[in-house]
Amino acid sequence: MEQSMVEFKNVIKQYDDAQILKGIDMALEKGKFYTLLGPSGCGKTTILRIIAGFTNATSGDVLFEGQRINDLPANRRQVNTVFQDYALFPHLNVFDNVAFGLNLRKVKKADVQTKVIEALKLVRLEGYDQREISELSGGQQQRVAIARALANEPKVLLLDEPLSALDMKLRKAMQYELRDLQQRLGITFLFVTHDQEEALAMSDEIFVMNEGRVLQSGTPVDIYDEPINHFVADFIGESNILPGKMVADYQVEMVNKVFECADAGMRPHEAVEIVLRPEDLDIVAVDQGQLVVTVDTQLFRGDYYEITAYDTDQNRWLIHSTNPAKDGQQVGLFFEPEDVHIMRFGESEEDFDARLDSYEEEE
Ligand SMILES: Nc1ncnc2c1ncn2[C@@H]1O[C@H](COP(=O)(O)OP(=O)(O)OP(=O)(O)O)[C@@H](O)[C@H]1O
Repeated sequence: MEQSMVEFKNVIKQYDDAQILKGIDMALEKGKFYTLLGPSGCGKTTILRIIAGFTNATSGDVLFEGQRINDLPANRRQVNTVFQDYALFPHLNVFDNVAFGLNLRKVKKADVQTKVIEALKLVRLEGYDQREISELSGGQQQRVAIARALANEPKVLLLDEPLSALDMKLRKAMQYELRDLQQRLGITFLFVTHDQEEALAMSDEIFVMNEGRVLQSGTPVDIYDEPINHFVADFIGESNILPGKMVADYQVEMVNKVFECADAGMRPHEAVEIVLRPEDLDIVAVDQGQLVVTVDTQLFRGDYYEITAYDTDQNRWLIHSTNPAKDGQQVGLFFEPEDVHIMRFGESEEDFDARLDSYEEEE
């Protein structure tokens, strides 16, 4: 296996009484786009600060290309950070902002010139080098911040919620640009966000965090289709999460009926949670569905109807149906067994991975 660019081994961060990171293990490979995703305060920024060298891990190992860097000063790490508020120098023009780190490192003047122009070109700001920061839009300022980080030719770029100050349209455009930039440069990006859509759209791999732990890591598709627990299912996209009980491998009981499902490896009678995505559900005639539900509300969303309904156990269902329904109407709810996913209470990421591997062996 190729050596990781950055690796965390059981990294713990403690501030006084509070444990902010509770044993983080992660490996970032060269040339991939990674995202740390989780609610405010879960420890995302702390991870970036430890990689950048702005703060130290209380215990555990931080490796960069296989070398332990726990005690390496920030200015000797081949890492740069793009901050949420850009942190540009308002009294310097665009050129001098981008040149800042290079001048600090006493790079030759001619080389500074070439590197700054090159970095501005990467973020599509050629010709802007003599502008004042105050003459730029928010999106352009963010690009200057990215150019400033890239001018130092880091091996890893850390991005701490870099798009959160931008309006929705610009934010979407910058998502494409950042993804494109990462692919052109082929360096490792570690991006922090609490926006799940942004994480799904941009990443090769996502680390879903909560309260100082990584709950699940994987590709956007893996995490969306196979959430490990209630928190991940709820945080990533919209879900229907219902209580249930395993009957046997690939069979689960919910709403007093037995259904086929996508998962095995649990004990019979084990209490589980069942997750079904709204887009995997459809409204059909009462006798053609697996369950009968009563429609509560309906909204037309352009390419689907967003319907809420209740089953006989009073579970609320969110349905993205291609077929319309009427308020108060009894309808059938249709879904395929492969879309019925089971989550085990308190399962660790290792046990979850082992369980998924065991299905693949069976197949
Ligand atoms: N210097 C510090 N001293 C004490 N506690 C701190 C310090 N820095 C951060 N924390 C605490 O650590 C926790 C994690 O903070 P962190 O900034 O890593 O979270 P985050 O996931 O990046 O959140 P956000 O999305 O709000 O930026 C928070 O509860 C924060 O209050």
